[in-house]
Amino acid sequence: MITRVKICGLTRPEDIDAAVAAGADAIGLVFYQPSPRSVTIDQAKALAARVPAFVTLTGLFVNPPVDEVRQVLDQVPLDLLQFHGDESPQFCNSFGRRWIKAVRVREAGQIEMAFGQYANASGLLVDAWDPQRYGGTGQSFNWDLIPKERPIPLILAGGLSSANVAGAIGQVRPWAVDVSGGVESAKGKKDATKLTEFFNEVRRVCKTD
Ligand SMILES: O=C(O)c1ccccc1NCC(=O)[C@H](O)[C@H](O)COP(=O)(O)O
Repeated sequence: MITRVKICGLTRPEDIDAAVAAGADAIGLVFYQPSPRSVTIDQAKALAARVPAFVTLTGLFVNPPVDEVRQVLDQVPLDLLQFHGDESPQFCNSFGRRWIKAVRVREAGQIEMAFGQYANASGLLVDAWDPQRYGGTGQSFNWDLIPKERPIPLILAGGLSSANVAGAIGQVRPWAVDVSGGVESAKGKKDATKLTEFFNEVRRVCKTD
């Protein structure tokens, strides 16, 4: 089994290089100003220029105005949109791009419902629920709430690090994992050593499978 890896919330060119060198399948740029990992369009253009072929450049939004997404799409060569707020399926579908939807998991049955609601998504990202923050919380949630039946790819996020990613993959068997805080030295600053350790753990568990 192979588990893909998305590294989210990069803000520095050297972190793009480190994530790509470590083996990232996808890179996430945050277009949500309250986040300490938020980037401007100009920053995003410079970061995007360092992302090579076959690495999926993902733009993350939280309840954005339509015009804001269009403005980013006009200027930044995103491969995938990630909606991390309370966006409707109609909204997510309206940009003519591939997209994934994040669900912040709080209770049983929520993920099953989201699979039905967001059936056109290219993947469903499951993350921890927090009363104050939409994501990037560094918290994990109860993985027993994740169903085994998955009509579209499931991406596991929330509080992952080199310490728990192997166990997470073994238990949940996700299509991909998504990490931000667990590979950082400070918010928005990725740590090359933590990135390497994270990928080593993913490879170790995938090899033994
Ligand atoms: O990273 C943020 O600051 C953020 C803010 C608002 C919505 C989503 C955000 N990040 C989303 C991600 O994709 C993170 O990788 C995911 O939430 C996991 O974060 P972490 O628990 O720090 O690994």
